[in-house]
Amino acid sequence: MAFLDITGVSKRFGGLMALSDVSLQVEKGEIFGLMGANGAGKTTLFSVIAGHVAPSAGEVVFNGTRLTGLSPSRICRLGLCRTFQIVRPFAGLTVAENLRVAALYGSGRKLSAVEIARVVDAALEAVDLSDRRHLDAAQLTLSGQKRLEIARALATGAQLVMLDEVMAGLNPTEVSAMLATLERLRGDHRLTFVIVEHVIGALMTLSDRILVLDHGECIAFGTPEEIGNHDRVAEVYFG
Ligand SMILES: Nc1ncnc2c1ncn2[C@@H]1O[C@H](COP(=O)(O)OP(=O)(O)OP(=O)(O)O)[C@@H](O)[C@H]1O
Repeated sequence: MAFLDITGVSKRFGGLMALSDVSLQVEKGEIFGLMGANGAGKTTLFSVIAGHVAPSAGEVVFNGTRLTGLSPSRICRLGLCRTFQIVRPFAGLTVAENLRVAALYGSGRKLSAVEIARVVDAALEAVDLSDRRHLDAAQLTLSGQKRLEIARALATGAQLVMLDEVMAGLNPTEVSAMLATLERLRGDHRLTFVIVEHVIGALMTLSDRILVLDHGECIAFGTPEEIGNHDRVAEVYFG
């Protein structure tokens, strides 16, 4: 069975089908891209997987455990964590304190001060924020805040991280640095990613495989090259 196995997931909001019978499998160590225009259903799919939204039909299995019906905190403690499009660090807490909260939340048990410090240090180093650990999180640049979002996911002990537009608003230099960080996290930390990204060049560079949603339906699936040559995708994106 795949690391993350999504079968026939649908989500209805009143008269709107935000997701229609979506299935996908993500393998361990993979970077899986989700593409789609505004309103295609990408964030809704993240919310269903992370337990923030109950699906109308279908099921999600992570690492052999059925997630449907479990709370977001339980899902997080199983090793699956999401970041949000709009970054929301705890302002008034330092970067390191934000990570301490994440470590405690993710473990679900009382950690010793030494254990917490180890988790926090590792997360800071993984995203190159060690030198900003004492800064108020609100004072980080946007790029720094996006990195903190990823570090918070790591500090929970996540094995699979869903990244919602982690490149949005970054300049080209910051995008390149973020690409390198994510590749390193996959390689050195054996993390698995599902990424939603409107910076298409970055999505194409990073992803092993891409699924394209349009109005909640899966319209294409394949390697970045296959998606780049897909007629229906070109039609949806470029008219
Ligand atoms: N809680 C909700 N109640 C009602 N409709 C919703 C809700 N959440 C999302 N929708 C609708 O579901 C559809 C899919 O939204 P979603 O946010 O998943 O799209 P998206 O692909 O993430 O878009 P974007 O790229 O703009 O973030 C949209 O039409 C949206 O308005």
